[in-house]
Amino acid sequence: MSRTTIGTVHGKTGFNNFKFLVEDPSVERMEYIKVWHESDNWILGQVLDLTKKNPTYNSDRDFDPTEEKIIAKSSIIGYRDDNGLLRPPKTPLSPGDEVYRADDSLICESLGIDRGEVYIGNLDRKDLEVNLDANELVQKHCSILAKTGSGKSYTCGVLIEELKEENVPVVVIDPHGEFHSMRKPNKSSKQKARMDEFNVSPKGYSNIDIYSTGDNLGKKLVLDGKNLGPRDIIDLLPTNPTNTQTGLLYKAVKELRGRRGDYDINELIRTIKGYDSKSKWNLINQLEVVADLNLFSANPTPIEDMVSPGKISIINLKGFKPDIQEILVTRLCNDLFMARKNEKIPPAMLIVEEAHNFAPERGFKSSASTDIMRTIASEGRKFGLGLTVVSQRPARVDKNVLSQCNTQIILKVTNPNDLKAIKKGVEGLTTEMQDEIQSLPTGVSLLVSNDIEKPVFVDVRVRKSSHGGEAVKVTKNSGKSKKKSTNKNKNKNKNKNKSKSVSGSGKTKKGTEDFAEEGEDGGLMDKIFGK
Ligand SMILES: Nc1ncnc2c1ncn2[C@@H]1O[C@H](COP(=O)(O)OP(=O)(O)OP(=O)(O)O)[C@@H](O)[C@H]1O
Repeated sequence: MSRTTIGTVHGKTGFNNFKFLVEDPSVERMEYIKVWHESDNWILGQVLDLTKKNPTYNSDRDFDPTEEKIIAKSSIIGYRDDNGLLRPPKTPLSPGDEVYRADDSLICESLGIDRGEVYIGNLDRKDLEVNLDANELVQKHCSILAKTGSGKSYTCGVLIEELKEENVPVVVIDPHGEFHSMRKPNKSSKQKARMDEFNVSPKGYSNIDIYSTGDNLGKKLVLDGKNLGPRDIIDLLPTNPTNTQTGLLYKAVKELRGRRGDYDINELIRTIKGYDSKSKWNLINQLEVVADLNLFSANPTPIEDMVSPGKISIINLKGFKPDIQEILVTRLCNDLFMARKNEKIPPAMLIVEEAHNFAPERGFKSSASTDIMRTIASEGRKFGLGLTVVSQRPARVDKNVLSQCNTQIILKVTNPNDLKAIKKGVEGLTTEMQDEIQSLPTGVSLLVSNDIEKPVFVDVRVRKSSHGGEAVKVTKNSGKSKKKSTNKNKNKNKNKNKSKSVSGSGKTKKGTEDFAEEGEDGGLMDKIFGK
């Protein structure tokens, strides 16, 4: 138990915040602290901000350095009452109360970070495991949000490894073909060196199937094209049909259903061809585009084969045009949802990478898959179909979907609009935490979950299996020569910027505010050439 004081409570105190005069200069921002309260015992708090002042400092720089004071602004997290509930103290702390570093047991007990089996990582700068409850995670959905290169796919890989070890079936919508590498153990020497820190060891996973519609990329994915309803068909069409065309579609489906046999898209096309309408040709053309994709068949890949305990099914969309990716995701997610609703498959987790493309926020893009994503987000929990959305553009993900994610794993985010979206969607996020999100190192996340009482910073554990999302190296420059040229470039850029502001008005024309942080390239050029 920590017995050395690190400061004393100072000034006005309240039920949520207090300040203390720091006596130990090694106190850090976001560090957990405790204060003894006469009726409620130990109260857990967290340092939110630190400021220094020296009243003897003057403009002649004649001052007494020993008079420097450090003030810590802290939040009150609270104490566990007799019923195990986390509560704020019944009366405020008193000025002069002594502040100590919080013990690990008090942190674990107060925050509730060790209640589950899904090991995400360690409390930042602490040797304390943060575990989430697998049921809660699957039932109440999850989001992983971060700017590009900050560790989204890596963290997603950690989540998949943990779910797999709990035997939860996982289906991953993988637009970049990153996740097949999980079959191999993590061989990165840098990451291996950190494995002891997290008590994990390299491991490659079996029972992973890659599904694709390509010829040589694992198992073939064929979707059920039998007896599609008019709404399903409209979702699949490259463009929205006119009212007349919609009418023709309904008429044809009704007619085919009346014949009481199975029908497919080709039969639908033949039926519509028989109608006397000029509008039919454009509709037929669109239906033929869908039929030519060869994504549908009367013998589809059985959903039951894709979803079984401990199985990971990776839907590799690499190489497909965005509209075809949407068609695939729409049908597959519909089939998954219906199969789970009818209890044909066990409870499972559906992970959607690049979710801003499959469930885009209104005004940015429209996608046929948005409706089913919303349905899974709002109804999936009733049926045991969990959803994890992963995105580098939180502001562009449908709010209805994001707001249903009770676990949020937020890595570094700097775009002002994305920060705004996160702020709106996350309860209990302090201004200081928002500042912190902008400067998080790769792999450190802010974790918000129903399981945990307050948002916590987590050092995401290293992967057991190999990470497939490494950035492609463009040059073979040694670090030394690169550094030299970077410095040169820095000076060059400095001069460039100077001359710009002299010759111009000093205003730089920005695109929409959305691109204030990352260019249209999603930060690719920064990634390649450095900031
Ligand atoms: N928790 C971690 N521990 C160790 N290394 C990590 C961790 N998280 C990320 N990294 C490293 O950071 C790199 C970038 O991570 P990742 O590929 O997950 O980024 P991303 O946000 O998915 O990027 P993109 O948007 O470009 O796909 C990885 O190659 C990995 O080596």
